[in-house]
Amino acid sequence: MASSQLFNSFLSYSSLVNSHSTSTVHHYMPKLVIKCNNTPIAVNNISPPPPSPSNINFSAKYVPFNSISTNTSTTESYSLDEIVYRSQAGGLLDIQHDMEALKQFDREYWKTVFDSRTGTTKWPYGSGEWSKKEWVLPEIDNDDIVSAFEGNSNLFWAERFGKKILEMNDLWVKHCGISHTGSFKDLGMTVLVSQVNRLRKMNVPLVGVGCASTGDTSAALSAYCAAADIPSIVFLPANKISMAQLVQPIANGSFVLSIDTDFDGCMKLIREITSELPIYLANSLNSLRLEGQKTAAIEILQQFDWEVPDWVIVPGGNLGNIYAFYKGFKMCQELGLVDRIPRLVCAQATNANPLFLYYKSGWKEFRPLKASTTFASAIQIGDPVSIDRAVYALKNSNGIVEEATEEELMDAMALADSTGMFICPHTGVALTALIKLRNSGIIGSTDKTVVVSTAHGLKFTQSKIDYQSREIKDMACKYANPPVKVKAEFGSVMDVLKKYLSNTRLH
Ligand SMILES: Cc1ncc(COP(=O)(O)O)c(C=O)c1O
Ligand SMILES: N[C@@H](CCOP(=O)(O)O)C(=O)O
Repeated sequence: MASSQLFNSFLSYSSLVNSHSTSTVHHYMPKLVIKCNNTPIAVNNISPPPPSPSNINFSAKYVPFNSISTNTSTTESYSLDEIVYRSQAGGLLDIQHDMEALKQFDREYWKTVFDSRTGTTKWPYGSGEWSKKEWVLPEIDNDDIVSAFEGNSNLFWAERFGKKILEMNDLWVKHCGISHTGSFKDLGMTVLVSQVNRLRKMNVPLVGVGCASTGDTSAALSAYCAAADIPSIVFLPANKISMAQLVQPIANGSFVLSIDTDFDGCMKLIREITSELPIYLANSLNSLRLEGQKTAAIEILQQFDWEVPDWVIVPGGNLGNIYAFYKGFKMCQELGLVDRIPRLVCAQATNANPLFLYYKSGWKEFRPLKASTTFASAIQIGDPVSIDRAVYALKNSNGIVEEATEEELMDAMALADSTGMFICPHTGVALTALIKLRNSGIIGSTDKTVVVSTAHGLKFTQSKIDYQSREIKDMACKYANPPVKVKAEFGSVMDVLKKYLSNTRLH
């Protein structure tokens, strides 16, 4: 029986005036106190943070992204309680925090606050993301937050992959796919849906929330909306997302439209629809999403005890996430928690590489393209909405853009899996970028390097099955490990085992 058969048998509107709620830092670190000569001594490693001055209110607002990227002052700004996705000139928006208020507290204060909340169950700070609430959405009431305690994702040492494949001893994987719905999108969606929850409580006439998706944004949107009993509507390109991704919004009760176009077509439609109907736009064009996603960068620094990695490699599609990482790192630098930021690498599939081509042209001319089918299906995007944000992030981090062919990304995924990971094809794209930059000597053997794994491998099992079955046309699938069919009798099992063991190293 062909190995593929074996596998088959395993399968079968309106603007509102902001009613600013005040938000100050609270301390929830449970303090263990012992008494020595009747003098209380706090025995936690971390001393309790100083009380926050009651007159400091943290706040954030929308401003034109252009004013950030060109460092120009502007009077144009919007409350986060307004429904606005674009600047007056039609450009992107960004969220600007009151940095002066945040700076009233020194770096040790913030480190202590973040550390004290990590791993607790105290609402909402048990979420890795909301543990940094003052830096994310400072004015929201805790009762309005919709959270599945996302964040706090693994940052693990990829020792064997690093040493065996790349002669690297400081390679790490930030596994953002170990999350509520299996991708980093949860980080952005908890913020966006929380804000919608707040708006609905303020009687803003929003009937629901909508997105276009390659599968992960829709999964996250539907789960968070379902948790808050908010209707969600998702536009999916027909036959272009994995089964595991498709079933998520269906199970969570979204209104699912399967549309005969690609992601870019769905994105165009949802933008038009959300400008006509009171449906809130949940794609990363909406800068609220990036406020959540930036916490993955802050978390990496926190997990390294505020030591800055040399490189962070992120797979890119609609290109919000690469900017979110930049923003998180930059905020830590501006608030003095670190003194530099890592160099960022954005990795694209060759079949969907508009940013790579733009980079290779020396940033001369950006040309949207029609993305071709790729195993990295969640980044099959030819006209990314956050192109300007991505360029800014890369230019300001001395960044690099790389690309991966289908064979390269699938081989990288299989190699990583063979060292004990179980990554998604998009992480295969990021690993390909790493392999290329390492082989060319740009990334050194001792460079502290983080590869961002953006989704769980279990969402993309079909691509792994195709590869492991050597079922992919024009692909050698050189790291495939298909199962062996054997008769149910002792002698046959012994024969195949002896053959296997004769090729296996003994330690
Ligand atoms: C698994 C996965 N990786 C990477 C990306 C790329 O992120 P971004 O669109 O923010 O560039 C996406 C979505 O686009 C995704 O779903
Ligand atoms: N990969 C994304 C594509 C849409 O990106 P977004 O960040 O703008 O929502 C998805 O999973 O849909």
